[in-house]
Amino acid sequence: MIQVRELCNRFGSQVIHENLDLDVMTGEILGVVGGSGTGKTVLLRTIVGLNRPTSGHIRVFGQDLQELSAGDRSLIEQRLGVLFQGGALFSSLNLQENVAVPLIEHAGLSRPDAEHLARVKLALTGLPPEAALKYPAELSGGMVKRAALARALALDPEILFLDEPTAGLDPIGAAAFDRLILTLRDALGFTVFLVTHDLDTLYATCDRIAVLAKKRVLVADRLERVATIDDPWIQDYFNGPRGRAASSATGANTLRPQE
Ligand SMILES: Nc1ncnc2c1ncn2[C@@H]1O[C@H](COP(=O)(O)OP(=O)(O)OP(=O)(O)O)[C@@H](O)[C@H]1O
Repeated sequence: MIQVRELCNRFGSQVIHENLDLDVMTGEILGVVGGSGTGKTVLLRTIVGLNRPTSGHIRVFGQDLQELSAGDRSLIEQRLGVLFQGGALFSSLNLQENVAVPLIEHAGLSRPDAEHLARVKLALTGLPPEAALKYPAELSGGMVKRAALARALALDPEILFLDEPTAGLDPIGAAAFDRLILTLRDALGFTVFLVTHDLDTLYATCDRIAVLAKKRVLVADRLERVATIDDPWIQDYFNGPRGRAASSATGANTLRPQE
């Protein structure tokens, strides 16, 4: 679905990515982890076309976004759904209007049709019917996430990008959101690119984990294999107290590297 090759991203003298390679496979949930500031969000934004890379190639659905005309790039971008950190909903629009925006702009639906479909999408994410007329400021954090997910799903994306979807949710709300992602992925069959710090989410939902460190993807593999890599950050993260707790909560079996 996504092929990233020799990606470099630099802001002024700050090098974020250097020769970063990554593949995202059809139908998988790929968790992207790494220390704060390692460039997870920049990578997400680069893949969806919101950040122009310094150099390198990104192919989405087999097409290099940099080589496409603006019109063709927009067609590809419409097949991607993005849930931004914080939700990024329009504060002056209610939820059904928020979700209707891409349906009106990109699918050419009339406002009544778009708002009808928006209510269906909101229901899909588990929001009650009365939430459709509420404004973002009137919602709990968990409801904002669900509404933002409904908007990301508006155009039936083939790849869903989630940037820290459970940040700020209480553990029960976060676990419910994890289940929702899994249920929707199984029902709708999309691929998920998931940036997270949440170990419980990683164990509960991800098919593979990509670890960003040293300006590149250090490893991308199944969680039980990643957790055995002899790297200080990986060991602290997966086999520290929180990692062990998340692992035992899901019955996962991570192993420390041979000493
Ligand atoms: N538009 C920009 N201009 C300049 N610097 C930027 C820009 N966007 C991101 N950066 C810098 O790139 C680095 C990586 O940022 P990014 O948000 O991708 O990190 P992250 O791994 O997602 O971090 P966190 O886990 O804390 O969210 C940071 O140092 C950030 O300040």
